[in-house]
Amino acid sequence: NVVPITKGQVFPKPQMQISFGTQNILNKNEFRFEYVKGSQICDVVSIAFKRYYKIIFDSRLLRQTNRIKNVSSIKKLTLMVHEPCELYPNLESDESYNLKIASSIAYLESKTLWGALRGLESFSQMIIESDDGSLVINDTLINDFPRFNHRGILLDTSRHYIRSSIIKVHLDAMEANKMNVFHWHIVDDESFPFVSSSFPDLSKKGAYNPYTHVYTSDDVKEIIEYARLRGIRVVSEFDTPGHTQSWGKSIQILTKCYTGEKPNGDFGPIDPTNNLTYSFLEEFLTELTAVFPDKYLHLGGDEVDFSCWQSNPDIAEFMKQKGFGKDYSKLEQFYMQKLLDLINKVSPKSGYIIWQEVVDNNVVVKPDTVVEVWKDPWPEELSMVTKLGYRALLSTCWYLNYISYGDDWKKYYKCDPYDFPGTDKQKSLVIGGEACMWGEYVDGSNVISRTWPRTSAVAERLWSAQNVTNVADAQGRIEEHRCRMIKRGIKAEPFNGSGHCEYEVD
Ligand SMILES: CC(=O)N[C@H]1NC[C@H](CO)[C@H](O)[C@@H]1O
Repeated sequence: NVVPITKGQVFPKPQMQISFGTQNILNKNEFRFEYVKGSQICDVVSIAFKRYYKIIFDSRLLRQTNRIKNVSSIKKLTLMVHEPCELYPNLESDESYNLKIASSIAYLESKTLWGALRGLESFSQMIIESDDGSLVINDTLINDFPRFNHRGILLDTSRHYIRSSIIKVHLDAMEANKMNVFHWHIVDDESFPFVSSSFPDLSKKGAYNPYTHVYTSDDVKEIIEYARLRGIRVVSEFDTPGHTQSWGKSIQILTKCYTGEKPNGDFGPIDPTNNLTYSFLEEFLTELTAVFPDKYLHLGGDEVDFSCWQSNPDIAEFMKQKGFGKDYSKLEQFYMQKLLDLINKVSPKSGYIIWQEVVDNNVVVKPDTVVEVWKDPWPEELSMVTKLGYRALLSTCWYLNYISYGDDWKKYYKCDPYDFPGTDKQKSLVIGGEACMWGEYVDGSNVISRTWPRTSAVAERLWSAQNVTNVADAQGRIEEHRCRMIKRGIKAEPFNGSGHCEYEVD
């Protein structure tokens, strides 16, 4: 008759749980997952049952000896999913769950199948291996749900190519950290590894190597499915009008830069005055909204350098005709408006995320646009963006591509997306945040260890309640969590000066 704590929002080891102190043992040969009568039966969950069975009873490592006697043993975890199955998670998906472990009963209940995945992750984390190798779990009661619905990580696969197999390890790590958005910054100035069916030359001419350093449509489909099975959305970013040098290798839509009267051979951002730009974008966007099932596309809009536009006489003429004077942010606004109109035309159901410069440069975007804040001072920026009524994501504190010596995770942990001046209404427009791992200095050789477990601090900030801020407490749990990731084959780096894991990397 213990009254459950209704505010339990915890990660990774639910600390708002009530532990009764009784231990239950789990036996590999007797344990199974089972739906209760009346539960929805969803493929994602049934597949997760198998995945978590392996994670829990990982035979590669398990020394299970079960010398502990006369304690109750848990023979199954029963699951109740209330709402009908759905194909993909979305921004509104409910990820709450309740988990009850009480003397040989383990019961998990959730509204949606996505909440069931989060509950299975917590269940797997509650199981500890006693020193004789037995697997035990304490009696406990957990009511848990995320504070923010958008808990993402950006991976840049353009500055350096990252093989699909490594991206899947990232998705495994995201699942272990209850993160739910993979922001795939797939192309940029340096390379175009996305194989487009409508414009194959984009990767043929824009990839580092068109045979080995690309993501074919099968690769993309596999990554989207791998993410879906873990309750992770894939939000792809095709950043324009800046960051498009690799696009210009195959299609003449970039601005010719001039020195004096002559083109100087350099190219700048996409040319907003060239009609080819919009006919290309219309066809390309049609493909993208078909390839990526998520409602949201990230359209970029960051770091648009106006100097090339300013050097080009045809653009100067266009500016004059349009009465933009010398205000090149008006040209950026013209481009973004046409881009967003195109999106609405090819896929009215689509939403979009943009970097903050679009709004900083007074581009008027659709009211349901999500603005990603990445520059300092971010509290002022969040205030401004939410005052305009846009929803917002915070990334500024979490540019994990910047590294330093020592335990930098604490500063990530201390950054709270609500720490800006604003009304409750404005705060409610902050839908979450993203850790960013830009690719200038990472590739498959180091992206996992550089990202994890530092990102676990971001994951906890975005999942747990605002009052879960005790760094010392978090340190212990994230240390444990790092070793858990190591055990799962995710080579998360050590981050606290000293220590060890039961299972070191082999
Ligand atoms: C939105 C954004 O961050 N744009 C650029 N800013 C600097 C980053 C490296 O820290 C990347 O180069 C990124 O492309």
